[in-house]
Amino acid sequence: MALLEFQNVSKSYDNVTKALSDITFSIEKGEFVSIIGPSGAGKSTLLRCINRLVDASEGTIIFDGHDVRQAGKAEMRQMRAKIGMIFQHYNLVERLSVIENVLHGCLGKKSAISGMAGHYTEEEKKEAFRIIQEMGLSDQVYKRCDELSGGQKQRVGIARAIMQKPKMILCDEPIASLDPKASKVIMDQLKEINQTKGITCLVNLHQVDVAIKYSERIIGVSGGKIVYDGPAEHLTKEIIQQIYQSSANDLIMDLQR
Ligand SMILES: Nc1ncnc2c1ncn2[C@@H]1O[C@H](COP(=O)(O)OP(=O)(O)OP(=O)(O)O)[C@@H](O)[C@H]1O
Repeated sequence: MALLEFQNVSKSYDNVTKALSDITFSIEKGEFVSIIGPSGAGKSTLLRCINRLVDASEGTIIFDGHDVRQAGKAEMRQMRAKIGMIFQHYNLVERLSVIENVLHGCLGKKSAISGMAGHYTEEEKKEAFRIIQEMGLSDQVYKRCDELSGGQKQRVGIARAIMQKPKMILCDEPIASLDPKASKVIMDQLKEINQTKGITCLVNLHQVDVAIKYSERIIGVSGGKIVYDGPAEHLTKEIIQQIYQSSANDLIMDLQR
């Protein structure tokens, strides 16, 4: 059984225009898939329908055997605990330290009271330290997040997601605010956790060359519809042109294949 399934999913924010139109695809456990497409194509909407940050208007979404659109509050909470999310603007609590932000990754599994009181077990703290070390942030453990660089903040975001022990990580433009060097570190880390921990990754990207380099499979979205779904190596200039409706040469500086 696929880990994630979209069946004829549509989303309209205003009942007139469709942000997503009849989207059908499935993702197997362990895949690393990038979603590419021009601004406004529907990439964020697609990703956010999975954990119901956005509610789809039509169709069926199955995650790990659960019907996302039909799930009640408790079932949704359980599902969200299994789905990590990484955002372009990190979504950290900036005035809190790295370790506190990473520990927030366990909140989905705790009661509201022990979560609010900041009660974490010794095991959870050890695990958080271990993950922070893995992310190369050992020197920043007690630093406030507003003192970190963008690349370091995104590594905290990844550490927080790993802390959840998720089955899947959704990454919404994870490198859009970073320079090329920091972007490479983040993409390498996402690939590493995909390969070593078997965590399925679904990544929205603006950079076609990065998507081709890191993904096995690419889903191309244009005008709320899937216009390509296949191996990264089969993505031709013509298909890229169709997705972006502009010249592939303008979009790909260096394919690095
Ligand atoms: N909260 C909202 N209310 C109304 N319309 C929205 C909302 N969010 C997105 N849209 C519209 O839905 C469409 C898809 O937007 P979405 O943000 O999913 O695209 P995207 O491919 O992620 O774009 P970008 O790459 O610029 O982030 C766009 O036409 C957008 O204007």
